[in-house]
Amino acid sequence: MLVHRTNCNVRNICFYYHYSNYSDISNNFGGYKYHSFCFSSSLCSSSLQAHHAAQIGAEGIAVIAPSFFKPSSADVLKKFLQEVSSSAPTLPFYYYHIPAVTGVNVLARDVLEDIETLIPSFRGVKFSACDLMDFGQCISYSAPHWSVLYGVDEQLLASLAFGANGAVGSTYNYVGSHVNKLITAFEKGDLVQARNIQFKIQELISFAKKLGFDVGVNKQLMSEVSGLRLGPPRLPLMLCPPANAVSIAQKYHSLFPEP
Ligand SMILES: CC(=O)N[C@@H]([C@@H](O)[C@H](O)[C@H](O)CO)[C@@H](O)CC(=O)C(=O)O
Repeated sequence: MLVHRTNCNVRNICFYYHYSNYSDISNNFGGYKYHSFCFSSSLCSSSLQAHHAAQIGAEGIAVIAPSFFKPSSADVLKKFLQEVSSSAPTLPFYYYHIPAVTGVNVLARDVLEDIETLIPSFRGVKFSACDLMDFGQCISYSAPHWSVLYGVDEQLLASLAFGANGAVGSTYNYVGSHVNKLITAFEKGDLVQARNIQFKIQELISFAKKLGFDVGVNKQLMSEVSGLRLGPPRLPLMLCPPANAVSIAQKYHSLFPEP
């Protein structure tokens, strides 16, 4: 789920994950147009997905680095991204930087260098990594028509201080309304309130991590918190023991009680 700041160019989002466990909930969030996130290990499948996204009216695409045969440098990764973008040249293009998942540890800032000469449709980055120096350098290099979105939910506040234009994160599927309050507090200069919300989110995530938190568990939490029946995650993601999901949901409710 995406939360955004007022100056963010990205407005609507829903997940379209090739591999994953979210795609079957997209209809439940009717009204959102979606960005297509290409999660693939090959050029061929990423390009096909980009083309498909363009055909079915996606508003943009975000592409991760290939993770089976990994690019050896930022320049090689840029050539890969350029090739994928050429399958959907008119769609706004976002580089999805998530090294912990792809295993591709190039600096995002190096990927951005002169990227619009290769990808004229380039519109920003989803930055899902803890390296705030690299993030800051992406912000400082970014063009006004780009969006630099942050994806480590437990340290969003730090990214706002660097100038993040918005955020995309798995936990925002259930803490999103609180995160919007965090962003509003930050924008008003109320750091006490912003930190208070961020610390609660950190407490929730660290509690959940001790019980085996992953994207599959996240989906269970979405079900628990929303009351929507979202079904199980897809392999290789697994359901966590139901008692753990209930316990994390209880923690959520204790940290964020209904008014
Ligand atoms: C590595 C990872 O899964 N990062 C998440 C975060 O939302 C993460 O779950 C959260 O910060 C808790 O650590 C997102 O940035 C990425 C994500 O949800 C996804 O692409 O499925």
